Amino acid sequence: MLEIDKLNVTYGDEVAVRDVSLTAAEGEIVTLLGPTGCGKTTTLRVVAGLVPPTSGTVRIGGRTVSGPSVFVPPEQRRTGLVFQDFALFPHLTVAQNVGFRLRRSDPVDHWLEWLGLGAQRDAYPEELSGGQKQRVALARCLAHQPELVLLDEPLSNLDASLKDSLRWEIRAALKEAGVPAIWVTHDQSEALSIGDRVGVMHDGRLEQIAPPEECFRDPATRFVAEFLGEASFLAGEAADGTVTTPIGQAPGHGAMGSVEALVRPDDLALQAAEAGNGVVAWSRYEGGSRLFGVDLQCGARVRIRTNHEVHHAPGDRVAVTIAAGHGLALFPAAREEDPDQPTHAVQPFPGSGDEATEALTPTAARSGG
Ligand SMILES: Nc1ncnc2c1ncn2[C@@H]1O[C@H](COP(=O)(O)OP(=O)(O)OP(=O)(O)O)[C@@H](O)[C@H]1O
Repeated sequence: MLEIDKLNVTYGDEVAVRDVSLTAAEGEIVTLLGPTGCGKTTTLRVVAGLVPPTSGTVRIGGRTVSGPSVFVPPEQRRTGLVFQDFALFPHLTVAQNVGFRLRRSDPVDHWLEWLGLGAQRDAYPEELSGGQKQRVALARCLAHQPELVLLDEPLSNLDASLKDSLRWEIRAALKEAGVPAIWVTHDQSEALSIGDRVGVMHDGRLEQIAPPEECFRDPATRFVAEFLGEASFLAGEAADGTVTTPIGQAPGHGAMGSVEALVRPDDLALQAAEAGNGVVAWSRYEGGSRLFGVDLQCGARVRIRTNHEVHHAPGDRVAVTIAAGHGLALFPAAREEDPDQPTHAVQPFPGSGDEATEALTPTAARSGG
């Protein structure tokens, strides 16, 4: 088990990690997600013993490895590290890499077979594909029977097609080993699909740590809402578990009174309607689905995902309704006079060309509808 308690790290004047506490239970995979520079790698490096904390405690398997007047060096922490650049010894074969400094060969054989590397055991790293190299790195890590596995962007040097399959193989191998793991990534789909729990970091803080479904559906903060998936917001009034928005009512939870309701593209439905409440601004074909940007009469622009066979052209009038099968997450409406509460800006949508970038205040949104 890993326990991090009130961890702070500063580099000179720069605060990289602020008061982070988290745990990873036996066999649990915790993914740490966040934008570049948010402190994920620093947190991982502190746990590995590669960076000293400014304050706070790290315990692995109940033993304090970093804390006030305690510092256990990295090689005595029984942590296994998997890096994005594989870090294999080029002059050793696959089996020699995996068994490096091990007395017994059975864990080597076990993990080579388990990870489908039996046929490559006498090959050298340069003869392997990127995916095979990362499997060897993982086999080496697990063959040493670590108490904790730390993975730093393990898939970021691999092709997109390989990333998807290898993430499941790594997850299955970690589950087979039954060790806790911290997996750092900036890829939200990787974090949400692999993690038993996801920790979302922002500016050195852990803003939320929870099962992926909970982070996605009930984000603790507006940052988490916007960072995980595509988020649009509708101004509304909430009371007694129901939010009333310009496009209808829905169950809601979180803030009360004047709120902004989080709606994701699959929480909304649209259909052609001459007197509808919205106009299609853009449409994007995604293969199995189609994504629309729709300007609502109330002033908000929302994104709506439909089946790929649905067609609406920019300029088409449509009726937009709330179709969520769950309660909407509600955030206090941003007040224009409060400089610490940013008004919500519609996020630009990469590649759509004519996306809205204007700020939509709740006031503006309400006055329009
Ligand atoms: N060795 C260092 N010396 C000084 N500042 C550092 C050092 N390492 C990291 N930082 C700073 O600490 C902050 C957190 O960095 P960190 O690498 O932990 O973030 P990250 O979330 O892992 O980002 P990325 O995804 O880009 O790796 C950043 O502002 C970074 O510039």
